[in-house]
This record gives sequence, C-alpha cells and structure tokens, in this order.
Amino acid sequence: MAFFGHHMCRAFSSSAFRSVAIKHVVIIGGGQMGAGIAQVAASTGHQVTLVDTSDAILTKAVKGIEASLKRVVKKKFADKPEAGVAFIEKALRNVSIATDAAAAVQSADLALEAIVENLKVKQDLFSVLDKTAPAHTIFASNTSSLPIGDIASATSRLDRFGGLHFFNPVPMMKLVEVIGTSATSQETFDSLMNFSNALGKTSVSCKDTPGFIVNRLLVPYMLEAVRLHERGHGSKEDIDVAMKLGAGYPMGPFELLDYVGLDTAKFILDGWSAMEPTNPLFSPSPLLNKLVADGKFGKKTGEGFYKYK
Ligand SMILES: C[C@H](O)CC(=O)SCCNC(=O)CCNC(=O)[C@H](O)C(C)(C)COP(=O)(O)OP(=O)(O)OC[C@H]1O[C@@H](n2cnc3c(N)ncnc32)[C@H](O)[C@@H]1OP(=O)(O)O
Ligand SMILES: NC(=O)c1ccc[n+]([C@@H]2O[C@H](COP(=O)([O-])OP(=O)(O)OC[C@H]3O[C@@H](n4cnc5c(N)ncnc54)[C@H](O)[C@@H]3O)[C@@H](O)[C@H]2O)c1
Repeated sequence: MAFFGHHMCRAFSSSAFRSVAIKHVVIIGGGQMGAGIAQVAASTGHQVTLVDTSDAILTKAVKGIEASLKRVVKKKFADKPEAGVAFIEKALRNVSIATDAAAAVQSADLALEAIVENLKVKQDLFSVLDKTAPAHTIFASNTSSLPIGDIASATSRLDRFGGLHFFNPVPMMKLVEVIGTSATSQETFDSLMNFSNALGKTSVSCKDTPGFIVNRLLVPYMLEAVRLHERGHGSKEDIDVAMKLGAGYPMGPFELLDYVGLDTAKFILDGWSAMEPTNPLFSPSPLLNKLVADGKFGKKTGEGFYKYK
C-alpha cells in the first residue's frame, strides 16, 4: 500500500444522522494530551468525563488541570482575581472521572481517545466502546501518526468516526487538525469542526494521511536534529539554541522531543518506518531507542535528552 496513497480522497457519504451538538465529551486517556483537552473542553462549558486505567492516574490528571487553570487565569484574569477563582471552580465542576470507558460513553455525544500511540490498543478500545455508545455518539482519535481509517475499521460507525488532533500544551496551542476519512459523513465532520471551534481553537481540515500536516513536517525535522547530533555535528544544547535564535522556534528540537515524550516519538517513527522502510526520513535513531529502552521518556518521567528533576 502506498504510504500516502490511501484515504486521500474524502467523499462525504450521506448519513441518517444529523450534525451533533457536542455537549458531553468522554475523553479516554488522562495523560498530557487527554488532561489538556479535558481542561479546555471543561473551560468552554462542556461536560467532560475523563477516563484512565486507575484512580491514582486520574487524581494526578485533575491536579494537573487545576495547576494549568491557575496559570491560565493568572493571565486571563490578571486584574480580576475573583473572576479567575470562579472560572477555575466552574471548569472543575464540569470534569468528572471514571475508570470504565464502556459505561462512561453511554451518555456521550463524543468519545475522544488520547491513549497510547498503538493501533491495536486504540482499535481494541473503540471496538468495546462501539457496543455501549448510543448510535449518535461520534468517535474521534487524537492520534499523532496512525491513519484514522485504520482505527475506525474496528467499529461499525465508520460514518461517525474522525480525527481531532490537538497540540501540546493543549491550553496554549491554538491549532486543531480535523480529519475526515473517506467514510466520514459530512454531518460528523461538521460536528467535529464545530466542537473544535467551540473550544476556541483554529481548525484546519486534513486528509487522512500519516502525520496529517504538522507532524508530517515536524517529526522528520526533530529526528533530523537527533541524527545531526548522532553524527557528531552539533551538541544538543547548540542545536536547540540555533533553532530557537536562528529559526525563531519557541523550543529547540531536543527540548520539544522531551516535551512531546520520547516514547510517543518512537511509536510514531517505528510505525512510519514499518510503512516505508526505505524512507531515510523515517530511519531509526539509536540514541532515541536507547533513551526509551532506559525509561527516559522526557519531561513526563523527569529525564530524556535533558534532566528535569
Ligand atoms: C506530537 C504531537 O502529535 C503534536 C504536538 O503536539 S507537537 C508539539 C507542539 N508544541 C510545540 O511546538 C510547543 C512549542 N513551545 C511553545 O510554544 C512554548 O514554549 C510554550 C507555549 C510551551 C511555553 O511558552 P514559553 O514562553 O516558552 O515558556 P513558559 O515561560 O514556560 O510559559 C509562558 C506562559 O505560557 C503559559 N503556559 C505554558 N504552559 C502552560 C500550560 N501547560 N498550561 C497553562 N498555561 C501554560 C503560562 O501562562 C506561562 O506563564 P507562567 O509560567 O507564568 O505560568
Ligand atoms: N505528546 C504529544 O505532544 C501529543 C500531541 C498530539 C497527540 N498526541 C497523541 O495523543 C495520545 C496520548 O499522548 P500523551 O502524550 O497524552 O501520552 P501520555 O503517556 O501522557 O498519556 C497516555 C495515557 O493513556 C492512558 N491509557 C493507556 N492505555 C489506556 C486504555 N486502554 N484505556 C484508558 N487509558 C489508557 C495511560 O494510563 C496514560 O495516562 C497518543 O496517541 C499521542 O500520539 C500526543
């Protein structure tokens, strides 16, 4: 199968389902992305259920949301601290937590996953949710690199399945990539666009090609930086300073890889390398592999290319 050949054209199938006004969102995965999406959805008046595998993870996620909300209001309500407190309380009231995704989706308008970047695990999740979610519930994935159509294939609601790709840190990054597959209905696509806009984001429509727009450009760039360093052609620190001051990027490529998560970066690269083994942009990096094997996933584990403790 050609890497960029499939899922290219999106014909809108007619559907018995109208565009859905998304009010209750179930977000599966309470890590960096899931928690960030939950925060923004709750802040914009949506009812959110955040799902993960344990209460301990969920408690940490809610603490992270609270800390991030405090940073947001420090700027947004700089002159009105009381309004800031009310904003935080209102947002937190909109968030509930759960460990049973199949039960949580029974009242969902949208089920959005932000779990581990693994096709089989995402397919298994949606195949279970497909059985308990009402007919009108739209399914969406926040995948960084996998074809949405491949994830959707595990369900019977191909017309009500799309992609919503957010960026880290979600409260700060203004873009969402909205993805329809060849089977996504116009109504579903419109609902996803409306939801993204309701979150205050700028939305772009993307084809269902691996990496969509941003990651197809950003991931090869970050990996080229690692390879440049592996060749001995620059220190991590110098490369980061060079790209910040010479290209105006807010973070250098090593800082950004640590911020994204090296485990996620490796999942992306390994998946693309399996699809196109001869593409040099997707060739493996021994340094990245070693850091991941050592459990050094970046900022979230306290160490990656740099140390954070
Ligand atoms: C791989 C995936 O599929 C796709 C991806 O997501 S790729 C990654 C995309 N993301 C990027 O490229 C991020 C690049 N970095 C940046 O844009 C910026 O460095 C940044 C917005 C993260 C931080 O801004 P910066 O000015 O550099 O640093 P910093 O001083 O820490 O933050 C400034 C302010 O931003 C706000 N802020 C930053 N992170 C925040 C968060 N998580 N929550 C709320 N507010 C936040 C705060 O107001 C903060 O001020 P504070 O420290 O007083 O609270
Ligand atoms: N990190 C980024 O910059 C970024 C940006 C956009 C998209 N993404 C994508 O978002 C997804 C999540 O990335 P992240 O950085 O938040 O990862 P993360 O490691 O911070 O969080 C993943 C969370 O999912 C939970 N989880 C795993 N399997 C689960 C399951 N079956 N059911 C419920 N919960 C489960 C884990 O316990 C963890 O809390 C990935 O698909 C990733 O590619 C990541």
